[in-house]
Amino acid sequence: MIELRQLSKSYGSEKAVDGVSLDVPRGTITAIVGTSGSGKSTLLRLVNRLIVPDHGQVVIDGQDAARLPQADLRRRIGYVIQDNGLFPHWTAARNIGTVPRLLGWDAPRIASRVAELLELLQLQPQIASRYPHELSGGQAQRVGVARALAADPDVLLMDEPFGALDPVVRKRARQDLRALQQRIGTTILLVTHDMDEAIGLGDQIAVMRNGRIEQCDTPARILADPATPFVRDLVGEGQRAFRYLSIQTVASLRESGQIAGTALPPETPLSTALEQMLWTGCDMLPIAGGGVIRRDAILKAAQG
Ligand SMILES: Nc1ncnc2c1ncn2[C@@H]1O[C@H](COP(=O)(O)OP(=O)(O)OP(=O)(O)O)[C@@H](O)[C@H]1O
Repeated sequence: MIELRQLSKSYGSEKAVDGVSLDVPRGTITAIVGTSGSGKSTLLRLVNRLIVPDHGQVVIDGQDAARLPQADLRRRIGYVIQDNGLFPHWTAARNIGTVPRLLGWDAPRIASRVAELLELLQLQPQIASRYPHELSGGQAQRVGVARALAADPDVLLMDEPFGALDPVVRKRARQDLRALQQRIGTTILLVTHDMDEAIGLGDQIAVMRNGRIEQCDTPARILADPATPFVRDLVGEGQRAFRYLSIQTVASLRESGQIAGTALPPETPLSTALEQMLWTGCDMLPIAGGGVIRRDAILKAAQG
């Protein structure tokens, strides 16, 4: 668990981060969204003490981060930045081994950790000896994540980690991150300016504006009940209904009944079910395990 308590940081007269408090529960993903200049990156750097706050505290599992030795912080907090920040003259393996080397691990231990991480991130072993310019955008991004995970941190900070990827690779990278996080259970604090990314990845979303958090809530609540006009604008009034349907599953609107056809898995998003109904012209589809989903019920949920 990470607790941010009344964190503030000013540059001259400008408050980049202004009294931010936020709880990031262990093993969850918190997405920080907001417009450019709202203080997202500064907030992330306050967490790993790349920047020292003017006021406030970061508490990691009950310990004040300000009192932790640098080496401890490096081990416990991984950091991934846009464009992955790989060292261009180092191979992927050497990049991944950066933190373990700083921590003084011996060579065989580093090599075995690098091999383990390449496998975890689904990278071929031959990637190890390549230089960053010899990697695709998606591979470089995964090497960046592997490097951040090298010392098995409790917390992963990610600043626009998919910013440099094209939309197709980006979508895949997002899904991979979700799966990876579920597997290893790391606590992730992720900055993005992409609301779809925040909705798709976040267990909770913190919306920042002018250095402050305007709302911190689950994606469903941010969509259903934006706390301020700014949050409402950011979510995009016109897209709210569709986004809402994309995070609710057919299981949530299951009704009793029977109908022939290929059953939808219960975790199918309502948006997918609706698309299928509109495409095929039917008004009801079966759900695997029993019951049906009705078009009217989906449309009613979208309006609500
Ligand atoms: N080192 C610095 N010196 C002076 N001002 C800074 C510094 N770092 C950030 N700022 C200012 O603090 C504010 C917040 O910046 P920050 O980079 O945290 O915003 P952001 O939300 O991450 O923006 P973006 O999405 O564009 O990256 C901005 O107005 C920025 O100009």
